[in-house]
Amino acid sequence: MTATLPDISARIAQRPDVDMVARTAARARNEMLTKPPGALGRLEDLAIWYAGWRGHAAPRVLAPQVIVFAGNHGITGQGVSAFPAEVTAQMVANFQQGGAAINQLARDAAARMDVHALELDRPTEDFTQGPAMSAQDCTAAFDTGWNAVDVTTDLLVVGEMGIGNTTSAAAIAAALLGGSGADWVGRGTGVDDDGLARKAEVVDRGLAANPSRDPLAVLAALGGREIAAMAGAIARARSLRIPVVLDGFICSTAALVLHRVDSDAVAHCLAGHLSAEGAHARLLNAMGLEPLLDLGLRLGEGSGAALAIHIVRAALACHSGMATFDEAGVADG
Ligand SMILES: Cc1cc2ncn([C@H]3O[C@H](COP(=O)(O)O)[C@@H](O)[C@H]3O)c2cc1C
Ligand SMILES: O=C(O)c1cccnc1
Repeated sequence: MTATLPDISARIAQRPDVDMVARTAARARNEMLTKPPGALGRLEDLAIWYAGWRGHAAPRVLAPQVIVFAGNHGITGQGVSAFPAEVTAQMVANFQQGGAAINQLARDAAARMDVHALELDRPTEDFTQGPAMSAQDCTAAFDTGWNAVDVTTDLLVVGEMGIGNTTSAAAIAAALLGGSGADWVGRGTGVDDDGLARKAEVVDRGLAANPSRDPLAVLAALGGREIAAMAGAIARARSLRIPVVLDGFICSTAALVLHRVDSDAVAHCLAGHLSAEGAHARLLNAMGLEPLLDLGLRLGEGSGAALAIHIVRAALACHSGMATFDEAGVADG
């Protein structure tokens, strides 16, 4: 049987809700902890959010997983990146040898890290000429992401590597949120003004060549395998009630596809950071997400999200480890 995009829809629909009992218990616990109400700011919201998804009033982050997906893009032939397409495969080797930024950040966050290279010797088609991927290719990439999630993990970071993919991400954002290429492209790996204008024009041609605005059709037409795989992993995490930390601009477009299928499909996601890629803030805003960190990163690979693991873990260390007013014999005002 030929795989079709409805196969993806069916899996996105496997969506357990947040555990309201655990969330309510976590909120009650938060109110009893030895601190003035609200004094831990967003850490408190983070802990309650996480507790609801994990179904436990006082959980910890013990087994985070970072997954990096890599794919090659046909549009690199249009001169949309400051780096050549071969860098994708070279960086995959670097990930495997432990030499990339994400290797250090994953290790520093005590996270397991997995790398999935998706058919690097078969780049997607140039989307200015028609769809980047067939429904079957897109579904296969989504499956790779779906199957890459460790069912025992308790916090998932998805990241990507794919020269040219800021152009693909901008095209997805434009198709799903409106506007033209110029509204969504950024400098990616560092293209100059000519490169930026070329990216905008490539996105505009991609939008014209691929008229469907159905979210999953957009994913196939303008996405890349690594973007479809991130969408698959995010959806799988939801089916397992595993909270997800989103990374930068590219990762956020994978979440946006799910959000456009059903806005609740990314309720288990949190924005790890705000990328320096200019349109990221608007993208997060469209999903109602507020980034945790703002460090001027513009790397991808899951780097900003991996940094945010520390914050989520710290939030749960306080929430689950602190004494209550009663336990500590502190007057609660
Ligand atoms: C050495 C190197 C390592 C990277 N790690 C992530 N990216 C990032 O840059 C790429 C997107 O930018 P553009 O659309 O301009 O090609 C993606 O691979 C992304 O993950 C890298 C890029 C390079 C060059
Ligand atoms: O925000 C990102 O994901 C990003 C930005 C620039 C280059 N690569 C990734």
